[in-house]
Amino acid sequence: MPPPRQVFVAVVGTGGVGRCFLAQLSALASRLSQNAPSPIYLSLIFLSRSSKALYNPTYRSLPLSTWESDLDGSSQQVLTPTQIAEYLASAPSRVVLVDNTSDQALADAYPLFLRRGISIVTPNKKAFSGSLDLWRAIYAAAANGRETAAGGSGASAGGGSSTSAGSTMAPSGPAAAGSTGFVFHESTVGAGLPVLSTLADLVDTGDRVRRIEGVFSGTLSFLFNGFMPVGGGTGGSGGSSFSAEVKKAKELGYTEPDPRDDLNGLDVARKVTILARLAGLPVAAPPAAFPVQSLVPAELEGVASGDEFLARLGEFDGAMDKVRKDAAQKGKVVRYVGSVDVENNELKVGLETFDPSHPIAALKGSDNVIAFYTERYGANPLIVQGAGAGGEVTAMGVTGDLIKVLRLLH
Ligand SMILES: NC(=O)C1=CN([C@@H]2O[C@H](COP(=O)(O)OP(=O)(O)OC[C@H]3O[C@@H](n4cnc5c(N)ncnc54)[C@H](OP(=O)(O)O)[C@@H]3O)[C@@H](O)[C@H]2O)C=CC1
Ligand SMILES: N[C@@H](CC=O)C(=O)O
Ligand code: NA
Repeated sequence: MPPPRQVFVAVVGTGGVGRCFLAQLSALASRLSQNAPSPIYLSLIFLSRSSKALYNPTYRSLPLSTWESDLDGSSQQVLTPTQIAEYLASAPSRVVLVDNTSDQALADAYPLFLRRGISIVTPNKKAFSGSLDLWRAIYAAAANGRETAAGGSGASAGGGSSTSAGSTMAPSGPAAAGSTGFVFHESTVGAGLPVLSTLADLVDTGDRVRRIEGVFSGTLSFLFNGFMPVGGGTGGSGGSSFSAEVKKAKELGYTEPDPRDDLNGLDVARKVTILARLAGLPVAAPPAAFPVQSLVPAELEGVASGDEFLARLGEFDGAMDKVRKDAAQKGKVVRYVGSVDVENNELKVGLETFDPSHPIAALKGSDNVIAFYTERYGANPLIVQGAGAGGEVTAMGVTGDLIKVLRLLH
């Protein structure tokens, strides 16, 4: 019988996504431990949120059933990303770091983690949509990171010879040494929907991606589906107020920690940047790199907190009412969309109007829809659609990525 295999898991962030991930991890650990004839033992050895941390010098497994009270009661020092890397790199088995935060400092440390042999799975968009240098450093360090046009190989955008960094194909470069970490971030676009894996498959199998377009924000989809539902009438007063929909989206766990990051278009801009880079375009960080339409009233851009922003948003409902009314008078609805024109190297993010019969107008809830126009698929794009935000569906993408890493490690 083969020897039992152990993999250590470190989790940072226990918010909406983090807590769902921990529940999914618990179920996965239990299933894998019964995996006859070769069980895998997943052990949680590090858990933290912004003000609390749990770990121990002997890498003893932390109980998943009592993580919340254990973490609340902990008086251990919160570690910096460098200290976390140091702690995890000395562990006696392979380690997967699960970053369920939107923290930039942790994202900046991904190359360090990967070089120290620690794999990363994450829904955090910061590492993949910020500076191109960070993107390149991550994929240069990762065991499954291969050269992309965005990484500097010079392959033509969308061309058959470019490769995708989201791929799970045989590693090259540092991968060959087998001691660097793997990186997966499916939930950075479309939450758990298979968006990055689909793009990777298209590119890796030699298709030519021409254009990617759709609705990429669960929050903005939910907002406009409720604020301006199809059938709302030509007066455009069929839905509830804009600020009320934003508050609901926050309560449902769809928004970023600060909802301004959704309403200013930056979250969508980050997602289209990630798709563009994986399709081979060396796109610089938004919003400087391409036009991004913000829905945040100028007066609220600088308020101190997301809570204050939400409390005052209702004062500005009139502006969005006008947008709704203008569209309704033309028999249209408004939706917030994004696109990557791979062939012409053009990215766009903002409001557009649609006929009520258009599939984008008919979306429900927090649904995303992502259409891949490629050489093989011709005029009828490959479409991925479903919930694009929420703790459970986002955690599902993270857990799926963890399973991919486990397959690669063993
Ligand atoms: N919610 C969704 O539908 C989706 C979310 N995502 C991404 O998932 C990530 C998490 O989102 P979500 O769970 O909704 O966010 P939350 O705000 O609910 O949770 C964030 C968590 O990260 C912790 N945290 C923040 N900074 C640090 C830090 N420096 N060190 C340690 N912990 C930190 C917070 O700590 P504390 O609890 O102490 O405040 C909190 O536990 C984000 O990157 C988001 O963009 C991606 C797709 C969909
Ligand atoms: N705030 C984001 C969460 C997922 O990325 C969204 O609403 O889409
Ligand atoms: Na996804």
